[in-house]
Amino acid sequence: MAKVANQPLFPLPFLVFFVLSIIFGFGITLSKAVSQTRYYKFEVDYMFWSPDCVENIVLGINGTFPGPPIRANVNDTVVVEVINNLSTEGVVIHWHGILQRGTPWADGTASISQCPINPGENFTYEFKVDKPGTYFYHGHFGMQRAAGLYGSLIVDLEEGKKEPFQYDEEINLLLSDWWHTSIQEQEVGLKSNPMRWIGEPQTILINGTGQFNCTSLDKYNTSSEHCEWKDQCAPFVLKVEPNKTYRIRIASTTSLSALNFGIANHTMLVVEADGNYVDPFETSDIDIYSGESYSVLVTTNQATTQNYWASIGVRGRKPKTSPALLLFNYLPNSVAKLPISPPPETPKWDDYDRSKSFTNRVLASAMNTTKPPPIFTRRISLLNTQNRINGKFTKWAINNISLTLPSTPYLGAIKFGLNSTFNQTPPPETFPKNYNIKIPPPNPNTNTGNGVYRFRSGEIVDVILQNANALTNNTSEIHPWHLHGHDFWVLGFGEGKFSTADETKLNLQNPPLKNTVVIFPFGWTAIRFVADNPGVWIFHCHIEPHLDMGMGVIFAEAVERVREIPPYALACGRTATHNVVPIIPQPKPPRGPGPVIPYFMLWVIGLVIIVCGIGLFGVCLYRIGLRRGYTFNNLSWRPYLGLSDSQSNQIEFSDLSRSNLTQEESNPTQEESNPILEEP
Ligand SMILES: O=C1O[C@H]([C@@H](O)CO)C(O)=C1O
Repeated sequence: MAKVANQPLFPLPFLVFFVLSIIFGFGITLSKAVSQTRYYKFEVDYMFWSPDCVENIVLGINGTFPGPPIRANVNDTVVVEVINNLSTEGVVIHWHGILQRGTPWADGTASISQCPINPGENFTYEFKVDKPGTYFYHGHFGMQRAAGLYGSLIVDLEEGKKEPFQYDEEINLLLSDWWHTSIQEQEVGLKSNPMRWIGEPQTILINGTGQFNCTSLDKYNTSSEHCEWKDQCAPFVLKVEPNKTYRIRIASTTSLSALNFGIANHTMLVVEADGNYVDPFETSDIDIYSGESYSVLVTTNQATTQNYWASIGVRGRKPKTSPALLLFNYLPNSVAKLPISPPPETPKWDDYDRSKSFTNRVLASAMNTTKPPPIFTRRISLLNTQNRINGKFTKWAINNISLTLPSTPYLGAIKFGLNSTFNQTPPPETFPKNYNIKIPPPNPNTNTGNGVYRFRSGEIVDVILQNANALTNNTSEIHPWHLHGHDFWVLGFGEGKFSTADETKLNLQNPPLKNTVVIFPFGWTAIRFVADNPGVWIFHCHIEPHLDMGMGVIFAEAVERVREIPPYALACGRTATHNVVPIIPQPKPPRGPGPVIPYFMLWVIGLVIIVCGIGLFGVCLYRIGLRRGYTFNNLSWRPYLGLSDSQSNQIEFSDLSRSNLTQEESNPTQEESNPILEEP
């Protein structure tokens, strides 16, 4: 006879299962509980504003400029309902640097991922943020970014996780450039014959504020005659405490300018670029091109009785814009205490060797385990040239095609096979081997087009971006190229035309992952990415007027794998008539911040149900077994099932098999019989 008292309270398999399900269930519960849905409502409209103390109209969101910052944690879902309050323009918003895995329709690119949102209508973007980093959002229709449609987007690590570097506080700088001419006027100029170039910006803005025509020290002097500033253009002050380390996040949404940022007397440690950790390196200043972002760590270890200047100046184009100055204000010093050391000087605009040496120092962090695949399966060489159409209009072309976007967005068009909506002939994969990049295009005439490069899922794509001479002799410009839907490895930069000899110089060991990369004048840049994100993605020069003039290409990637596209993203062009779902803009009801408690409760309830279900199933099996005459050993939990101790003691066998029972055991007497064994 087995001694019930000696038996474990729960049989081992049950115990193991129970513990595992608790751990598993709570793991899932907690991960769900901490990831939230961040809900935003953006009402977009033009408004009067004085970003640089000169009143103008800007594209604002919810009555502010720049738009409200978005902040979320890794794995959160961001939901932004965009309401277009403009009277005469459509609008879209692109989430720069967010990969949009599984939501290519939410990339916010007019004519590519969706139809522009009509005046008076709305569209809800919903996407997951799966990578920590410094990002921003901006308009991606016409030149609306240059009109001020942008804001910052920061993704923090999951709660409780720590960055691989330490800092005490954080400062967030969103840099942009500002013109006094409207984007409508700029665009008409670009389309005119002869073209009227937009020229250099009037002012550099820091978080949407700047001071036009107000140089250096004057701007902090409130009594100065030429620098009368109001709230909207108050000089930017970085308030810091001595002996602390600050993470300064810097993102550039400039329309044109390449910028340089430095703080007098302080060095910076670069730790992040475009949402990826880099091998930390020290520098006195950073170059930042449109579309890029960096995080630098700065320690306030200088004389505490002083304030210091920080400055942001233009590089890469002959500057006509004064550098933006900001005060690095060591608390508790007054802002009125002007620094004794001069502002950092922006390096010479055309000192490209210096620019290259900075860019070449940006390398992947040793922690970064995602190395590029060692070989590519497809290589595309993209030559950019400045050209004319019909001998008149100035455009930019890639492999002799200047991109003009179709009226039907590619994503829907390709998914539904609406082939008449864009050129079916793919653009050339390369350019003539004998093209001389050192002289203006011998035949400047080019064509417009809207064909796409199609990629199969999993292709390993190399792109060689090849720069060349523009229309004017001895002129080649800087172009920062931005890819949507991907980070890519920057394999290298080089001078002149890319050749097979350059292959060996490519860095496959620790290339940085970026979403934006520069091509230097008369040079090339090589990148690699894996086509593993179904969707249609634009790859383009992030200089707003250059994209407007055709400097971009379209990558269509395994579009057959794209699942649902919200009908309202398809409400224009031929997708509108193809679409069988009636298109009525239906905003999703506001969901508010993430329902942490309900999620948690849901999972707890789910877990309890599963455990009870499995327990009941076990009991059923047990009862069926007993009815069929099977017996079980070590059932110390039988009392919990309503069996008396004596009953428990009766069932005490060494084997589960009925055949092993003795005659007596298999035919118990009436008195000894277990009532629950009796057939009704
Ligand atoms: O696209 C551009 O056009 C002008 C110039 O090349 C012609 O005016 C310029 O500086 C650009 O970047």
